[in-house]
Amino acid sequence: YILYLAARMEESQICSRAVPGQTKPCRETRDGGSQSDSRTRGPGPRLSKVNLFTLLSLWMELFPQEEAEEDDNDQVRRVGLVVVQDTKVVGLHCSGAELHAGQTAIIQHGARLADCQLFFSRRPCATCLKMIINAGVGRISFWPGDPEISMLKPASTNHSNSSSSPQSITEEAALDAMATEKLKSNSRPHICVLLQPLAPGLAQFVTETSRDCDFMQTMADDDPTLNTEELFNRHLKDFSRHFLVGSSQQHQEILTQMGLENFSMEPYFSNLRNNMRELVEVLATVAAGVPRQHYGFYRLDTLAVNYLNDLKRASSFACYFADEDPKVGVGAVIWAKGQLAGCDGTGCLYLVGCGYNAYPAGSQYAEYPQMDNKQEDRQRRKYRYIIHAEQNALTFRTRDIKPEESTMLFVTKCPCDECIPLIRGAGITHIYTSDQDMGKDKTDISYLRFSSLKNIHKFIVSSED
Ligand SMILES: O=c1ccn([C@H]2C[C@H](O)[C@@H](COP(=O)(O)OP(=O)(O)OP(=O)(O)O)O2)c(=O)[nH]1
Repeated sequence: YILYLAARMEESQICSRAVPGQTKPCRETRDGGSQSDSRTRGPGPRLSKVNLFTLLSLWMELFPQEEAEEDDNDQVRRVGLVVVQDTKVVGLHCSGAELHAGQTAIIQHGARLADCQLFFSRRPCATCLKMIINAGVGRISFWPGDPEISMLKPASTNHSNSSSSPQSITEEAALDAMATEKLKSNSRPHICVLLQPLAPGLAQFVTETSRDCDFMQTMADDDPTLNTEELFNRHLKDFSRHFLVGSSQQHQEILTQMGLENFSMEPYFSNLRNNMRELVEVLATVAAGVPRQHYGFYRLDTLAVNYLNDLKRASSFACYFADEDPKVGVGAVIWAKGQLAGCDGTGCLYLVGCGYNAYPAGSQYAEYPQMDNKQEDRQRRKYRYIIHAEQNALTFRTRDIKPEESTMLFVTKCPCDECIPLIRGAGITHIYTSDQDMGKDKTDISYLRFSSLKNIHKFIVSSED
């Protein structure tokens, strides 16, 4: 899912804050992104990085757990967290059995967090926030729904009860809200809500290129009994229940309790709810693309089998979401299986890096050739300039690849001959990919070496069927 979304970013306003009272977000920092330079514009509307990281945090909240699923009566809600450094994702975390996502980030990144921005799927609790502030994190953003210490309990056990009153906020939640506010007002880092309206046309674009289009058609071909519209609606309902506060009144009360009174007033409240609803719709659209349980995440024992089935769809979606390469979007994610399980909600799996194909960091739009191999003048072809998805994932990885651990590369297109030695040299042990272009030689880019690659486990999904 990182791939689906990451390959499509708009001119980014990473530090734009959705501040009530300002019609336009204030731009504070120039986006120095390498993989999607802010000056790069491909065709069509794109997802902003702020929204991308927000969506990824929501997605991480859904990471399947080894233990029993979340207990609705537990007041501490599971949280997803995306750690971003210089506009690159350096950590994907979620709450586990013992540790909250924020605590996991502290354990895994330590003082390196000082250079990072954190995107939470809920406002983190005071226990996490104090450590994060202490680590010197520069900016903390959270999804403005129900916080980590739920304010909807115990009244929300009945989800249809839309008129839950504020007295449903427990003492625990009220104390946490007060402590969080105090930490927020005394702290140096910005703690804020970063949401941006979808770029004009993006919602329609997502609908047209996925729900209503050949992407969903592919799924329907695979399983003629599948009702894709029904599937989307089911996801939308699940996600709305999970990420949106049922009634406006309840939502306004929660915002007020969280010290976000401004957001609870009109017209800001309606705008906020609308932005949240739109993003949840995008999420549901992507989720509907993988109609399996666990929203595309798999536990290690079933990882290989299930991921293979979904890679085909991943690659077709990546194409729709092509960004810098005018023709094809490729995404790569590297996960490793660590020795120790249990710290993170992701179990023993941890993110090593992710990336997609793009022109070199900091380049201007159209600075480099964009033509493909149909262009007779080889000087005008793109291949000598584009950094491949695997190359970006390896270059901007956040951890070392350890020989004693299994390290899995997921890439939506067969790795080319330029990438194979890099993948082998880096110590990747498993490759999950598609057979797209496998065995082809296109002069400036070829895919011959993958087939004879030895000592790496290969899992290949056919792009044909
Ligand atoms: O291992 C790889 C191989 C390629 N790419 C990217 C680089 C480039 O942006 C694009 C090249 O795709 P392709 O080989 O399909 O060439 P094309 O010219 O875009 O399309 P085609 O020749 O299939 O019409 O894919 C990767 O990210 N990783």
